[in-house]
Amino acid sequence: MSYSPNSPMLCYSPRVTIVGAGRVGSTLAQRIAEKNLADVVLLDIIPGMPQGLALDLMEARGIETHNRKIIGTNDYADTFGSEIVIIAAGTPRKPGMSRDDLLYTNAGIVVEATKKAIARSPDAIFIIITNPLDVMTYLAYQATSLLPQDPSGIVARHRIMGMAGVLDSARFQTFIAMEFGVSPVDVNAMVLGSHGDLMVPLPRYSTVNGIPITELMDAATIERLVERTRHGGAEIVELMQTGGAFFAPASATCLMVEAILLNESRLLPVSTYLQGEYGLENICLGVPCRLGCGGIDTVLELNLTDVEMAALHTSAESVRESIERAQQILATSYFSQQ
Ligand SMILES: NC(=O)c1ccc[n+]([C@@H]2O[C@H](COP(=O)([O-])OP(=O)(O)OC[C@H]3O[C@@H](n4cnc5c(N)ncnc54)[C@H](O)[C@@H]3O)[C@@H](O)[C@H]2O)c1
Ligand SMILES: O=C(O)C[C@H](O)C(=O)O
Repeated sequence: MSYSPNSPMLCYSPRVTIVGAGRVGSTLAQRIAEKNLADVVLLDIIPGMPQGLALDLMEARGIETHNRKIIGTNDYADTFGSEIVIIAAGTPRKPGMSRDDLLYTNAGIVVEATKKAIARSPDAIFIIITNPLDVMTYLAYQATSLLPQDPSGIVARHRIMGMAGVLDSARFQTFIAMEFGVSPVDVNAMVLGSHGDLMVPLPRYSTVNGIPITELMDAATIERLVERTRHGGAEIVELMQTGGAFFAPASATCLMVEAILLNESRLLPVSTYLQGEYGLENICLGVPCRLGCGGIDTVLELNLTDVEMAALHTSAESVRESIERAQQILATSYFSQQ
């Protein structure tokens, strides 16, 4: 069979770039390719490492029955024309550290990666994974110049988002399912706010087959599950001792990628730039968003109680302080000269 130059091009393949081919990045590459969602470009600074991972994933294709291309590279030129760019580059925390302890190492990495990636893929939708998540999502906005000087001005916020709420909600879902003895598939859970100890799990909006957990469990049990969710990342870091979670984070990001590439209109908690919603502006924070082929098309404002709203604002305050620290770090670092 030969290609005729007069045939219509019906064979378009979307392309997803993942910057950072470590544990999260490489697992995500596997998920995207093996779900047959897109071709994947895996980029890392370590010479040979993304190339080796890509070849390994390519050699699994016949067994996994797909024909997606996986390219490993150290060169941003290879990422050109990506529909989605995912930033998973940077250091994970060690036991005893908070995610904010990663500010110093990861701020410059995320800014540099975002600038280099958007130069090759000017229309891409960005999903940030690197921690501290909400701060890094904000810095990515700034790095793309999509963030206007006037915080209430028109902003292309649909194109940059952070992954955390899907993961935190999946953890809450898991703990509810384990406690109640049902499949996690029957549980819907909702976690808003920052990806940190001040995240805001919402029991009122978490259900077992439509039944709010507040009708199924006592307050002390719910509080125990909420606390475990808040420390879900740290629990794994303490157990593994050598880095953080990566299977569930890769699954959570893949769900977002799928929602975008397949235009699924999924309602998911996503870190986005707020412009007055929930009484907050000029900050990135996790709230329910509708995700489709253009990225975020709607930010949903829930009718929160005073207690829930206060918790969301406390969470936002901690992110705001970390954004200020990140700005100081960047202003005095090598990256300010780039
Ligand atoms: N948002 C979330 O829910 C969530 C979940 C899991 C992990 N994370 C974060 O994601 C990040 C990655 O985690 P991991 O477990 O994959 O770490 P990892 O150490 O396994 O991988 C990080 C990779 O980034 C690469 N890297 C470093 N600087 C780079 C640069 N300038 N350009 C390109 N690549 C670069 C490293 O070489 C390494 O391969 C960490 O910050 C972690 O805390 C966030
Ligand atoms: O906890 C971490 O440091 C990694 C990630 O943010 C997670 O929640 O698993």
